[in-house]
Amino acid sequence: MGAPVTVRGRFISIEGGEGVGKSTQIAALAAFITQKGFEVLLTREPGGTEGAETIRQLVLGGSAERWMPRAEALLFAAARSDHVERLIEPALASGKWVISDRFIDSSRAYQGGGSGLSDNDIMTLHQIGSRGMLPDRTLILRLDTKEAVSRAAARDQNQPDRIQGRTEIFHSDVDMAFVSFAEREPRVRLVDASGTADAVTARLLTEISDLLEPA
Ligand SMILES: Nc1ncnc2c1ncn2[C@@H]1O[C@H](COP(=O)(O)OP(=O)(O)OP(=O)(O)O)[C@@H](O)[C@H]1O
Ligand SMILES: Cc1cn([C@H]2C[C@H](O)[C@@H](COP(=O)(O)O)O2)c(=O)[nH]c1=O
Repeated sequence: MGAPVTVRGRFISIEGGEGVGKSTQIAALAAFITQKGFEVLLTREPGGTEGAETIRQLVLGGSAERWMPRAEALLFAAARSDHVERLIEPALASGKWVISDRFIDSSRAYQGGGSGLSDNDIMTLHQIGSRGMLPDRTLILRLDTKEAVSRAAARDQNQPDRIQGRTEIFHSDVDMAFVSFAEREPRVRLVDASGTADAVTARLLTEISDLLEPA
């Protein structure tokens, strides 16, 4: 009799602009997947490991001018490298599902679409840092900007971090970049984030139903 086979877990990233409801929905998705009998690891970017959480403070704190776009992209890629190698890969290898609040598509949308770096440069950094690892499914929550800003402002009492506080044009470019990924890449799905939290969860579950089926 051979050794027991551990089936690799699934990797889902949740993306979108500020305040669209990612954290709220991740908790609901995790509860559903756990109920289906899978072990789920919840994590976030930038962050998830001690080193990456330290980079999070560096890159999201301080003045708006603290980092130029290329340095910012390198910091996100370094945080992601540690996150993938120390947390995400081992969890998937042990059969856990991993749900990450943001992943590589945030770098492509914010440092690419928003700050003007090329997708090629960002993916090159990702190849070096994380061997180009991509999620099995990426769910992008989309919400009218005014509603998202008002949700985030109510939650943060108008204390945005150095990226959240950027111009409306920046955030609109980020949103357009997210949409363009979904148009080109089947793993990426756009999900309407308006309405009640339960209604949004139902839409998200539709987009991962194939992953929950037995192989
Ligand atoms: N469907 C919803 N309807 C109304 N309010 C919501 C809904 N979903 C989340 N919220 C509220 O909106 C705020 C932002 O939600 P949440 O923190 O989940 O968003 P987020 O995308 O993780 O934000 P950020 O990117 O800034 O971390 C929270 O106060 C949350 O309770
Ligand atoms: C991973 C990643 C994140 N960002 C930005 C997006 C947000 O403004 C913050 C993270 O804050 P949140 O409240 O945890 O959503 O960081 C980015 O610009 N590039 C990235 O790769």
